Amino acid sequence: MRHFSPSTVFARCSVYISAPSRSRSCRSYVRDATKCDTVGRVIIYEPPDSYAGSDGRITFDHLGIRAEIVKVLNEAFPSVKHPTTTQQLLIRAILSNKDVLLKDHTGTGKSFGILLALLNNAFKASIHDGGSKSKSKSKSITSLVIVPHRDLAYQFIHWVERIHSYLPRADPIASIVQAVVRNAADPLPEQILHLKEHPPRILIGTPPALLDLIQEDASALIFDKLSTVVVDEVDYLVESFPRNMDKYARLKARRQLLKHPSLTRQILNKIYCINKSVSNKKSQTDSDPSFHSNVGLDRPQLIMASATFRVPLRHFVLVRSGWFPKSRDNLIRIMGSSVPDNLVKPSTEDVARHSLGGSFIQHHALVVSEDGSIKNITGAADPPQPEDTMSSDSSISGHTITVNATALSPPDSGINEDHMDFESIGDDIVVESLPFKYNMLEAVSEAFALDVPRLALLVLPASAPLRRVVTALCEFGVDARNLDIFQEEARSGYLSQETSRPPSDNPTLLVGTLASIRGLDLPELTHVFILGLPEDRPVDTYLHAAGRVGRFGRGGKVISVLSARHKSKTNKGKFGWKDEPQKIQRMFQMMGVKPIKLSHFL
Ligand SMILES: Nc1ncnc2c1ncn2[C@@H]1O[C@H](COP(=O)(O)OP(=O)(O)OP(=O)(O)O)[C@@H](O)[C@H]1O
Repeated sequence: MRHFSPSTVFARCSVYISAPSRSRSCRSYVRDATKCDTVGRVIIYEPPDSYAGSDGRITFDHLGIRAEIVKVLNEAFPSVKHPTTTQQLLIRAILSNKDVLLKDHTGTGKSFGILLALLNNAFKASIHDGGSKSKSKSKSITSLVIVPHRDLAYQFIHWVERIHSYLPRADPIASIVQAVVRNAADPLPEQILHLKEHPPRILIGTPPALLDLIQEDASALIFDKLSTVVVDEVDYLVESFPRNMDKYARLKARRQLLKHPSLTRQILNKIYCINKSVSNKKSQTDSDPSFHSNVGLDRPQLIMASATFRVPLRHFVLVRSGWFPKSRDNLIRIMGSSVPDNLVKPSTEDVARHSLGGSFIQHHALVVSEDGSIKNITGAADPPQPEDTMSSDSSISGHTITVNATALSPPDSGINEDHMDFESIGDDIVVESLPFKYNMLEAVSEAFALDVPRLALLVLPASAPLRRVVTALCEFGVDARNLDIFQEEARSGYLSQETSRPPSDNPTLLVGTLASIRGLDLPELTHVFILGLPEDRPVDTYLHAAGRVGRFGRGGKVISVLSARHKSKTNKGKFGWKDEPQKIQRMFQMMGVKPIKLSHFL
């Protein structure tokens, strides 16, 4: 088997430091970078030789991670030997107390890198305290991590648990990290009491739970003691407007936001003392130098990360939110490039090769007709030969996607408008008004049975009735389960497996929604099924769903299951044609993705 090394896969990152930031502190941060552009932005980062280990590659301890953590890291995570490029930049930035805006592909180790840096700081703080036992009363929460859903919070906890279990002399885990999520079995007053009596160094929480906590008892999370705030999956947690919105719509949306800011915005506004009426007046924020004065020097550093951290949101958080000091001296922007820097004019093939897991992921799209027949999308390329599958270019090179003319042409015949919104399954289960057709679930079951060796994930639209889908899939004989890492058993089962195990006689299909799969890392996962074309921000949503596989060279398949072109009711109550296959073709072209035939289907 070909040896895989993460640094060969991840494209180089660029660190952007805006012009005024060429201060002494930033120069020292980038002192080992070797190539800058004309305005002083570092475009190629090459650490000095002294940062390399005996094999000539950068090591975690040279980035500043404590020896005791580095020592056990590889035991806890056998595949983690060297930091990825993103982690090299990120960890050093966090340990140098910089603010960070980070955008890089899914599976480049962003969350893991953040966690390692926070863990490092937690250990440092614990040593400065003189040990947890003697001064437990003086301990406080110093790092706050805001994540979109509770499964991601538990994934962070799971990572710390694994590292902690190998540490010979460590404080109890609850004094290092805890999670707050809304949980009926653990009421808020009890969570608050526990946090106050045994505060962890790192608190990880979902926005609703954290806001409850802050509003219920401000002393449970003392902002003055915070040294780091992290917003993971920031584009999911902080809203922004598309650039092409017209002026009127933008004003309206802004007013709406003023009235109802997202929970994460409310939390950050509280931490960074932002006055609502001020922060939304652009003229004032831009012209009044005192505006940011409440963002003092000893404010907590702010780290924001996502694989899809688009320009409008970056603009909002930097220019309008008031969460960052106006002077950008302390800010590091890490933007993973989609192609290596040496490709001056990347071709579509180059982009495809270096994006979305590169050649490690195969993308498929199945089209399901009214009569239930399943076909590969028009223009899908033949699958690579088995001996080619591990070669770096095989799955994407040489194939060009062609949008089939018939898929684009107008309909020439009517279609039965009474399509199945009510379907009876077995004798007693009725799937009512699903946002997709019932035969699409049948197609998922079929492809799952034919292709999945052990573990797959089905991603549903955010509003889909999860339980009903799970029940329907079970009716087809699929071992379908609600994705719930919160359950202890699931945590150790799905999050832990690093080594490949033989195929199972009874593979499992985890079912989640677009809202609950963000950021999850399930090492055994080989297939992601996406039901329908995501309606809201389809490209970003596809990137996040697809990004659950192909992580760290593990490979994988992403299978979109779409209904064939059909008539459907529009928002205004009229009937129009819905053509998901055509839309996904366009989306694939935009992303430089080449769909490949799934062998079992025509
Ligand atoms: N340097 C490394 N080398 C090898 N594997 C790594 C490394 N860093 C992290 N991993 C593995 O990657 C997984 C975590 O990736 P992580 O979730 O941090 O990626 P991410 O960039 O945040 O992805 P996403 O954008 O989907 O949230 C962990 O399971 C860990 O084992």
